[in-house]
Amino acid sequence: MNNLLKGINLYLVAMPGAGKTTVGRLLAKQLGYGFIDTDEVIVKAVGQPISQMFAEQGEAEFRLLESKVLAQICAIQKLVVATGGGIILRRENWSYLHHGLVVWLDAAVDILYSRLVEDTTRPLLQDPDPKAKLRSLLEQRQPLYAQADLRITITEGETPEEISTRVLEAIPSVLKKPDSLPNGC
Ligand SMILES: Nc1ncnc2c1ncn2[C@@H]1O[C@H](COP(=O)(O)OP(=O)(O)O)[C@@H](O)[C@H]1O
Ligand SMILES: O=C(O)C1=C[C@@H](OP(=O)(O)O)[C@@H](O)[C@H](O)C1
Ligand SMILES: [Mg+2]
Repeated sequence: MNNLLKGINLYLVAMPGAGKTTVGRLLAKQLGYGFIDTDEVIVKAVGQPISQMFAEQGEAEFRLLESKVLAQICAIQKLVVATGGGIILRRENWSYLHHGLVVWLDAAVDILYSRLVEDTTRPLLQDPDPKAKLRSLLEQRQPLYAQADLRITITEGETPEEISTRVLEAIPSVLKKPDSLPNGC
């Protein structure tokens, strides 16, 4: 698989709670790739948790940083990149994402909600009705996630290992033709 991918990066996109970070780590191990989580890079660079960044600097500032981080990551090869759920929102981010293979982990709102109901680290879900918020975010973002090269529909009870294996099995069907493989940012 590593040979087939020819070093191109995998970018995982999805709603919060879909498992980008969890599945991304496993995929990297299975591929012999490095792993980067854009949220983790931002948190380390700024020295603040994302919730504090949203509260003190605002979402717009976070989105600028997110794009800068993505641009830098794009220059590295052989990576699985777990992105933040909103990375699909800025058009310029797609020019970076499409240098690699973009995988959408598509999980239903009920699955997302059950995983995040106790979670306080995701500022967009600190809402009186987090389930309705998830529903409206998904509705707004679905057409953007759908621009991914590969859509993996997550089923309830599926383990991260099973999802990772499914992603690996599906990749050959969507690999770009050799003459259209990217050669950098
Ligand atoms: N397949 C899965 N089955 C059950 N729980 C999962 C699965 N994938 C992720 N989780 C859990 O759901 C939560 C969100 O996962 P995470 O990887 O942080 O998602 P994301 O990065 O997409 O927001 C975490 O608590 C994680 O342990
Ligand atoms: O969906 C979003 O807009 C966000 C998702 C978060 O990442 P996860 O998708 O890993 O939760 C994080 O980037 C930030 O809180 C914004
Ligand atoms: Mg994550």
